[in-house]
Amino acid sequence: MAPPTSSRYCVPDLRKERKNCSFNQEEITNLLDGGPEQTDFRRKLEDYFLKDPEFLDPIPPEYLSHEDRYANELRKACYMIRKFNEDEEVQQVVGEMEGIRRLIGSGLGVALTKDGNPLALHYVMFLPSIMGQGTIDQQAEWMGRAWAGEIIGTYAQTELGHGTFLRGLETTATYDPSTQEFILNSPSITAAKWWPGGLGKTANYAVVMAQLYTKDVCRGIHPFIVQLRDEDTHQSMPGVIVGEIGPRLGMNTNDNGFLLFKNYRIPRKNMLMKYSQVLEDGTYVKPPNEKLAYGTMVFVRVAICFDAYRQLQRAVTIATRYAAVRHQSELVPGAPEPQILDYQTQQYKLIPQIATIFAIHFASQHVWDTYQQLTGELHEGSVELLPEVHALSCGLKALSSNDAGFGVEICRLACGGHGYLASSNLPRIYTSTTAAITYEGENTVMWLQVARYLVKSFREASQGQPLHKSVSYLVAQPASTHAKKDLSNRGLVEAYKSAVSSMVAENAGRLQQYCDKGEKFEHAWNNCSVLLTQCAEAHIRFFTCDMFVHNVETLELSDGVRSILRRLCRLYMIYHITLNQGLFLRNGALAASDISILEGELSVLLASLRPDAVNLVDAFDVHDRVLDSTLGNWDGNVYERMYEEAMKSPLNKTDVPQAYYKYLRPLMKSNL
Ligand SMILES: CCCCCCCCCCCCCCCCCC(=O)SCCNC(=O)CCNC(=O)[C@H](O)C(C)(C)COP(=O)(O)OP(=O)(O)OC[C@H]1O[C@@H](n2cnc3c(N)ncnc32)[C@H](O)[C@@H]1OP(=O)(O)O
Ligand SMILES: Cc1cc2nc3c(=O)[nH]c(=O)nc-3n(C[C@H](O)[C@H](O)[C@H](O)COP(=O)(O)OP(=O)(O)OC[C@H]3O[C@@H](n4cnc5c(N)ncnc54)[C@H](O)[C@@H]3O)c2cc1C
Repeated sequence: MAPPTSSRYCVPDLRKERKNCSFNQEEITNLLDGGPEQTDFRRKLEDYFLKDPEFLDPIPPEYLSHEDRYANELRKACYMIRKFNEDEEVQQVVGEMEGIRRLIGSGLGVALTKDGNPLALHYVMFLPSIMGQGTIDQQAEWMGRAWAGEIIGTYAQTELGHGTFLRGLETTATYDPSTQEFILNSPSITAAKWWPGGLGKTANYAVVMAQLYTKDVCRGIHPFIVQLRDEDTHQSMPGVIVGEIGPRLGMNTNDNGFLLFKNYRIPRKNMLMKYSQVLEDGTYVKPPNEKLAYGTMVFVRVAICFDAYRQLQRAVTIATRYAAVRHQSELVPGAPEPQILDYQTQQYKLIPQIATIFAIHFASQHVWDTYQQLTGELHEGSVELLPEVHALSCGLKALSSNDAGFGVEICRLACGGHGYLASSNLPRIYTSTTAAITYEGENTVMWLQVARYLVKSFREASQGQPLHKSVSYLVAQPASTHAKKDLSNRGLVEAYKSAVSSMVAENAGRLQQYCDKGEKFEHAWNNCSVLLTQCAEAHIRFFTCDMFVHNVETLELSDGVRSILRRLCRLYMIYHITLNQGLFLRNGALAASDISILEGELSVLLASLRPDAVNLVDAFDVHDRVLDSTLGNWDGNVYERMYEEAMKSPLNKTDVPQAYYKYLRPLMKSNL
């Protein structure tokens, strides 16, 4: 969408909001897109795809059957890819690979296929698995056909019995040197693969994670490329049982599936062998680090962080514009009803969500850069950065999906009753966002991985060993309870450091005490695990604050943009500090009087940011079609649009529905 111009129509409330913007909106748009060229690229992509009538949904998906919804989204998903592969114009405009990545992983992709793209897993996990886990030869064999869409794959790891505990997976791949094949089996019902997106009816291939057996020894889980359906008839292969798992809370057109194997044979070359290998005679060659088999998950966890804040961007854009258009109650008796955005409580719901978007953006960018560095180093044979990237990607995946999931729900609630309507699009944004709390590693489990890293790093620090960058602050930093506190942004980051390092020290100590009393480490760990997850969350919150402050202070920005980002950054920190004040009070990182000052400042910040709330969400530059909401369009024409959408209900096709004659009338007239 082009930047808003004063000549474009919008309702008077929004016109008023847009009159005095204190900062350069395009600069913010470019910052979040990754530069002006990227903004240009995104707008071209949006323009090109959204003007195509094939992507319109004449009937809202809610009125379609389960089967028709799937068929409709599959139609659009395939059309999208065909457009890429066949249309020279689009390839010139956006470039093939980068364009597809942008399409699937962006708001645009979400707008084109509304309730889950059946091809998403093909691009998000199947292709990255081949790239990340396959040898050069395997990439040459599979990538071309997969990119062209000749074969469609998914990532089949989770089973009915185990999603989290990967070492517990039951599917087996047993090597038979006499035929140089692996034999795949699902030894029980709990071994059935369960959940993979696109597995039900769309994919004809999958990367299957299975326990590898060679020479009668189990070597742990490894990735295999497995053909599931005939390439011509799409019938499932003999020995493969595959289907869809049924309706979900959301993402209902992703055809999440189940899969079982009965003595199903695949060639040796189908094991992805970049890191571990099985030689012709069955000899197993170990990887440099056995967790490299989990590499695709690390990549997707980082991608999810970006997706999380983009979902929140949609929700907060809808809710903020609506809050500027909606008038309710009286602030002053007898005065006109104010915009609900003028209520401080409403600002407290929405403006911290706006700040969160920047916080997650800067932190995700850092984790992505570190991930890229790791990828480069892996090529050189070094796994040194792996634990740092694993902990950061687990932690930020958990924090971003949690914050975005709850943030979207706050936005939905902030729209009152109308936020409950499907046509607001907030329910669908919520169900897609909240799914990320579970998939790609359930968040509690992710926090526990971070905690494991924190405790280990703390112990290493105590022994004088050097630490990775993100945890280097764990080297003890006792807070002075008497000194006057520095409450600047930097000062608050220091307070965070001090509070979190004390918390980690205390709980590492608690863990040790349990062990000293004779408890086995694993039981001691379980006894401390609530507190350990809290340490992990506090550590990652500190990390996002640190990244936010660092970027606001070091990026090249105009004065207006720096000023608004500084205030958002401050609001973000104060919001979380006041919500978790016990953490800061108990080690003396902040005093009660400091918290009181910060609480006062929170009100001042909300009032100072209120006039730019709509301008900020406008700067996110989310296309109306990507918002797909009766409440959030740029023009603010909320009520007419809601009425129009209601008219699309099939129940409104006739004045009196058939069900009246069948059920209601006999009841109502039964006494006649
Ligand atoms: C191309 C387009 C891109 C566009 C993107 C667009 C994005 C939008 C996305 C929307 C689309 C929808 C997609 C939906 C995708 C969902 C797919 C799935 O859920 S798939 C299914 C997802 N499923 C899950 O995520 C399952 C979650 N579960 C797990 O990952 C594992 O079971 C575990 C990590 C919890 C434990 O593993 P376990 O083997 O028991 O290990 P221990 O605990 O015993 O720790 C031993 C040591 O290993 C270490 N270490 C561990 N992992 C790693 C690692 N990765 N690395 C390095 N190290 C690692 C650990 O730190 C420890 O170190 P130390 O302390 O000894 O030094
Ligand atoms: C929409 C969606 C899409 C998905 N797509 C795919 C896909 O494409 N491919 C695929 O392979 N999988 C997919 N999954 C599966 C997903 O990755 C798993 O559901 C997820 O990893 C969680 O595993 P689980 O379901 O076994 O939960 P469980 O591990 O059974 O979790 C249940 C509860 O137990 C707790 N718990 C479990 N272990 C521990 C522990 N060690 N310590 C403390 N608490 C613990 C959890 O915190 C949680 O509260 C998808 C799931 C969803 C919802």
